[in-house]
Amino acid sequence: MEDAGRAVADAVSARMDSGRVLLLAGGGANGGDAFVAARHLLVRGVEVAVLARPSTHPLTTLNRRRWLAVGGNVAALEPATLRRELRNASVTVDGLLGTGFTPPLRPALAEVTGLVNTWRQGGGQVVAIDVPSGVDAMNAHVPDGAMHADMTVTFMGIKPALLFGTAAALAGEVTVAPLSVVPGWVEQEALAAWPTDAQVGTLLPRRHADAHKGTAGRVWIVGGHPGTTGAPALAGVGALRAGAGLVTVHSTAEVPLVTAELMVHWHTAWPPALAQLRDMARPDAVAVGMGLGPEAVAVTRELLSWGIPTVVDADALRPDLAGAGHDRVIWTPHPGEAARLLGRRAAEITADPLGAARALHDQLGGVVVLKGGPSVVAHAGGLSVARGGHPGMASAGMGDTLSGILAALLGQGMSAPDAAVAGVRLHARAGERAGAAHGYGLIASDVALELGRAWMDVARSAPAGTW
Ligand SMILES: NC(=O)C1=CN([C@@H]2O[C@H](COP(=O)(O)OP(=O)(O)OC[C@H]3O[C@@H](n4cnc5c(N)ncnc54)[C@H](OP(=O)(O)O)[C@@H]3O)[C@@H](O)[C@H]2O)[C@@H](O)CC1
Ligand SMILES: Nc1ncnc2c1ncn2[C@@H]1O[C@H](COP(=O)(O)OP(=O)(O)O)[C@@H](O)[C@H]1O
Repeated sequence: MEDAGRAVADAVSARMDSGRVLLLAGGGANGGDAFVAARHLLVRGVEVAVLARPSTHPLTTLNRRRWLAVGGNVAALEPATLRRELRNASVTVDGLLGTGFTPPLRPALAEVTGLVNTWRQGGGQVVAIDVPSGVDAMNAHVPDGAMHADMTVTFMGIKPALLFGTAAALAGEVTVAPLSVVPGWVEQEALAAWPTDAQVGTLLPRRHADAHKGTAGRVWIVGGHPGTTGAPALAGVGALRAGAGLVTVHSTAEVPLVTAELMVHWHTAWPPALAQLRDMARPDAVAVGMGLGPEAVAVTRELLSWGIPTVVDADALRPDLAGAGHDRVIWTPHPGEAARLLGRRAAEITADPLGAARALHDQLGGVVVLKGGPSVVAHAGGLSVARGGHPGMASAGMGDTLSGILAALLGQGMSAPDAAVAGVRLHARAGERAGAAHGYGLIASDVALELGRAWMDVARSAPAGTW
């Protein structure tokens, strides 16, 4: 609690030039963190006020006494007192509720969060301790009445609500403060990895000077159907821009030749096409399903039986294929497809993306990429959440591009878990770059164009000598 409260005080000091800090302390340990923060701010010369709920929590009552011992004052957290204190405050620290909150928010606290939210709309700043009050740390959906923060100082590891959905939007800028624990404890206890670019950069393959197009990954894209012919084309461009040496689209539809570097092989129908493909030299990786239409399951079942690295996307994401995969398969559902696979509602998927990704992995095996802002990777070694991305990426064709990227990385020899972790980050990084250039009117082709630069950004973040 001492480390936690000090980290909050550090964050508040860094955020404000001058003015008064109002700390709100709840009855649990979250309130204890607020008392510790108040003490550290006071001894640094900051003007501080504390309003608190009654508490019986031993560490919170201890830190309340320590606060009083350094000359601090506490008043009861009542609406009238809060209104008065808010008028004088520049920053409010929300230590009302943390991970011990169980929805719904009770009326007495809902009145408090309502007053603070209104004050914030008038220009005040809110720093939340661990999670904004009224946000369930494990759920990405926000119940009514939650606090809206400009910044959240969370401890040790990031909580799911700070990463996903509407809850993440309430957290503002998130900082993770380390606490004094034995080395390795955080990694062991974490629900999911959250790799930095320095970590992702070490996974990326290097192209050697003697490489040629046949050694840089031969990728097949299998997809397209009348009306959805763009999907495999976008996947093909994604694969090329992620470094694949040779990319061929196989389709029974007339796929547009969006770039001359892409080879497009038109087939009359799938049964004879599969017979022909079976006799050809196998590619290093394949991506299947993008716009593939009604025959997606049959076509994918055949490709999966080859045992080569395979990305399964879009129309091929059907429960019928559970059990047909293998270790080198990456399944890439968005929440709607995930709901179809699991027989749940999409809202259940978006409320708990980590749980949903785990359930999909149990069902499908291999590696699962549950797409979203951000995407979650589930593999036999655990869960990993991608950093970054851009809201402009919520547009058609972005997932097709990702499938091509993943196939390109598999084709360059990466393992399925590494390809998935690196692929979602490269895609997100390219989205950030494209978002900076184009704002919110992003299209998938803009993102594909940024992939080479995104690759270099991530690769250069790796420690010297690894890239
Ligand atoms: N664990 C660690 O290692 C560390 C943990 N740390 C800190 O501890 C925090 C967790 O503390 P915690 O478990 O004491 O719970 P916390 O969030 O303060 O809330 C409990 C209070 O909430 C109340 N309450 C609940 N639901 C409610 C509702 N719907 N509406 C209204 N009230 C509701 C409940 O009331 P009761 O049900 O008892 O009446 C009780 O008073 C964590 O977020 C972090 O800040 C750090 O110090 C670092 C080390
Ligand atoms: N708000 C967002 N922030 C970051 N990435 C996003 C966001 N919205 C969508 N994406 C990304 O865009 C892609 C959308 O995929 P998908 O829905 O399958 O698109 P499509 O089927 O049209 O190709 C996913 O990779 C997802 O992670």
